[in-house]
Amino acid sequence: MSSLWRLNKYLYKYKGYLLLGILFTIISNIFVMIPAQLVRIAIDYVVESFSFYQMFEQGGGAENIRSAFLDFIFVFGTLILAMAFLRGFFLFLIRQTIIVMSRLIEYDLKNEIFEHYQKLPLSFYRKNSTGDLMARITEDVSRVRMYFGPALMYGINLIVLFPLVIGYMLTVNVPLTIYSLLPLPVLSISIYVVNNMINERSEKIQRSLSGLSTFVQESFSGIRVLKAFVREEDSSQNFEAVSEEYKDKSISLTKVQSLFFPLIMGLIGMSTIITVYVGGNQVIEGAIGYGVIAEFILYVNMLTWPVTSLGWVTSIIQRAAASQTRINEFLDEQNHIQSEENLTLDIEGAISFNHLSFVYPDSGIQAIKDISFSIAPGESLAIIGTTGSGKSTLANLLMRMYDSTSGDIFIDGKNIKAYDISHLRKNIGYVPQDVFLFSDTITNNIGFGLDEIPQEVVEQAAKDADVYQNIIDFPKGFNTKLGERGITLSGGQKQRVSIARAIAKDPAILLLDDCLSAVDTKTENVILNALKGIMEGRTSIIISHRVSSAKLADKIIVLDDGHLVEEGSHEVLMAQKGVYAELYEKQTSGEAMEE
Ligand SMILES: Nc1ncnc2c1ncn2[C@@H]1O[C@H](COP(=O)(O)OP(=O)(O)OP(=O)(O)O)[C@@H](O)[C@H]1O
Repeated sequence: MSSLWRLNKYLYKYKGYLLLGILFTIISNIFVMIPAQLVRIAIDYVVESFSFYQMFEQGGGAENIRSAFLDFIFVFGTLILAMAFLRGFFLFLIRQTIIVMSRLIEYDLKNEIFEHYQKLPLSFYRKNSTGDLMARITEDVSRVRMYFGPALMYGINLIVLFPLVIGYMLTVNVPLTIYSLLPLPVLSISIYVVNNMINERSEKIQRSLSGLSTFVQESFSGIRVLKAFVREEDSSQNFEAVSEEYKDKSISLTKVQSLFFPLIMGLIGMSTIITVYVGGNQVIEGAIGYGVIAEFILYVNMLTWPVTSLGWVTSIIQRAAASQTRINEFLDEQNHIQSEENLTLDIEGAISFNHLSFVYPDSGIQAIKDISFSIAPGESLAIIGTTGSGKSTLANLLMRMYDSTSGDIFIDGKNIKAYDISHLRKNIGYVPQDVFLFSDTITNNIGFGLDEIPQEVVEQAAKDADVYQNIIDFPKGFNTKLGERGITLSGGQKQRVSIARAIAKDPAILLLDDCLSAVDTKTENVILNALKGIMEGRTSIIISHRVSSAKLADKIIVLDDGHLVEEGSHEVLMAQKGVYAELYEKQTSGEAMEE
């Protein structure tokens, strides 16, 4: 429950809606109370006038009484109708305030969570699955909205209506009030229990439905493999099995749902019978008029829905509190990667790593072990090493996706921790190992790092990344959409678009993380030669496990299991006949064999 306190700021923000909602609830309930009293007065009047009528029927003058009686009934009928209209109008206004408020809070909360997600470091995304992140911003927020919307609306109604109706009933007749309200607590508790059963089963259905859709999605996206291996029949059988599970769960939910209305009806019926019985006895004793029975039946009916909603509201609040606890867990996550001085100096590109070590916090793997080296502005450096030697980790540290465990990185003589993080990242053109392009046009993908996207910059970047010709060969050229509903680029084309995206922002430092692995060595050479012009005048770091990418670099460092084992130019390292020379021999002779 306490998790929901955090959201009070939103209630404060939308206090206007809330206060109006409360006011409208009070007014609408007054229009519920008055008709019941009108019914009592009308019935008592009817009973009285009927006895008068019988008296006058024998003595004459009955006609006058009859017409006065009809006029009276007509006025009462009209009044009751008018009250019903007014109540309807205020019910409309309650929804226009409280439910609208809940939608506004839902919108704000989603934005708050998304904004917070964006601020969190890469390690957060490693720890939590995408499905979990999505569930908290969608399903959990929806449950919290139910608390601000229906739960609050019925809750306020309950708080207003109960004292109003029960207080009034007690002033009319205490024993009748107690007897007629007896079944209501049972109703509330039963609804709570049934509702929890419904929620539990609905959640199971939800899980089974997501299993079903994952299965269907995978079958269709893997349809080529499915057909090629002639597994259609097998796949249909599996679908039937998953589908059957869904069906069984749905039927079990229907069973519980079927209990819901008979239960309400039964308990209301019980209240009515008790009211008629106890009230009837009192009428016989002459303690009350007939009208009171009718009035009390109306009150009991009036209280039924709020009492029913009490069980429902309690379970909504419980679910909302559980959801908010999950949301708070993420909102409380802090990003420890902060800038110390927010420097936004122009960056020239001198980089030095000073006794750098790094242990991944989640896995405890020491990926970098006491590494020191430096690059002059405008120089190019190749980082070579086998799989898992720590190359990408160095890139992550330079981008401040993680902070080193010990040792420092300096850019232009200043510790990278001093730079404003956005400024630092804007100055690095990063080409990640796993290419990721958005489902958008090629122009927007290449211009992704720019606030404004000049077409000539995009085209020049495409030329420099040697993908221009491919793009203009598409019917829609640079406006070609990529992704699910668009065109699928080949692996090599994707990598080149990704390179174009990095160079389009004209960065001081270019960081290519093994991005040429999907292309053959020939294309790799073509791209690297095209990049030569781009690399001139800016510091470039080329990470690769292939020596062919390293040849062009001014300087090469070789990593092995997190250690820097060799450093120098291609010629120097070849002459050393160490790890690099061995790797070179192995890779070039491998290529010769392939040919
Ligand atoms: N996010 C992470 N959390 C925990 N451990 C990681 C993480 N990323 C990498 N590692 C580990 O750190 C070590 C170095 O990984 P890194 O990705 O830097 O290697 P790499 O040299 O780039 O390899 P490759 O050429 O295969 O990309 C590996 O042992 C890897 O398992």
